Amino acid sequence: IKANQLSYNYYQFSCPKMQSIVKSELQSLFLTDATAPPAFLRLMFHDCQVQGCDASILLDYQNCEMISSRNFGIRERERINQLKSILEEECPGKVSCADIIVLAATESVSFSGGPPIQIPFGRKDSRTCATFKEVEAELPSPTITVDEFISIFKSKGMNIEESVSILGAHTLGVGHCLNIVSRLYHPQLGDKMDFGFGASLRLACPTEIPFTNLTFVPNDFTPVTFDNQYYRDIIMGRGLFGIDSNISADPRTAPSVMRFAMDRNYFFEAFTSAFVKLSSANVLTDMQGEVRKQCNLDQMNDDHYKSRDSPAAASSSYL
Ligand code: HEM
Ligand SMILES: [Ca+2]
Ligand SMILES: [Ca+2]
Repeated sequence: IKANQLSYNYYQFSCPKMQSIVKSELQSLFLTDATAPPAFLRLMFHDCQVQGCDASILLDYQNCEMISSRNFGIRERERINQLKSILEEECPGKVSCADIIVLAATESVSFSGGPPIQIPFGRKDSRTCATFKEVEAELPSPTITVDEFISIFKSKGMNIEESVSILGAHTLGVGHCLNIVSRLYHPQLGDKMDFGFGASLRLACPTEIPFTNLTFVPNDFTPVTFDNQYYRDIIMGRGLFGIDSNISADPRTAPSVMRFAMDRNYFFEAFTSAFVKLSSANVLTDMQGEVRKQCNLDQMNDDHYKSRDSPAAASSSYL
């Protein structure tokens, strides 16, 4: 059990400019690349969901987390590295990669029109990544049930309303055909999809086995705007993934979906609260982790290639 000792003024003296530096770097990136904000938001989820927010997803060793197909489409890992090198010049050895990932996600939300989320800092970076099996067990597949969905986020301290709000992250970005063809060509019993929407998806993803891994469709009608359109869409049977569709039908989650669809600010408040819980659950603090010099390498092996199974990794494991 890890005590939670994050704090809102963690970098006040050690790196007072860290927030403004990250913000200004990202602003210029976002102006030229509309796909970056959704990428950072999903990167945060996929880091925090596996071993907590500890930048484990950035480690580049053999057998690390990116080998799982659940991480298909994850981008901008290298960009966190770049932000880190800028911060190393400003305040060497102070800012963790884990905190940069979470901060980049909040900047992505506010830049896209979402709420300005204040988060506490002080996460440390992990010394190891999770195994393939752990990643596959922790990262939800698009076909999970509403029961599984509720229990995943309950374990982060969220109630049902907050859980429904965090899936509102699907107001941004895209999904690849790869992740929707099984729903398109082998729909589950009771999975309701708008007829015209289904037809347009089958047009975009015409074969059960996609020709390429590159074809994608938007997550909602306004994929570069952080708004409550996602909830309006799923009510109309226009949710991309099975779980998107199912939360609009299940009696436990449908009331929150309705409320968020009607009241954008109410969604923003719930999302903010859920985001802070997701990004603070089960994190490493103080001596439980380290501050890496480069985000893709842990300190002990900064210039050695290693996997978790090597002796060096085993001896530095915090588990
Ligand atoms: C039950 C939970 C979830 C499932 C099953 C799920 C599943 C998926 C899938 C399959 C994709 C498409 C990936 C692709 O094909 O490229 C996706 C995209 C995305 N997800 Fe989730 N997701 C979940 C929760 C979340 C949460 C909690 C967040 C953030 C807080 C999030 C943020 C995103 C974003 C922003 C994208 C778009 C990424 C991009 O455009 O590059 N998701 N999700
Ligand atoms: Ca992690
Ligand atoms: Ca949207």
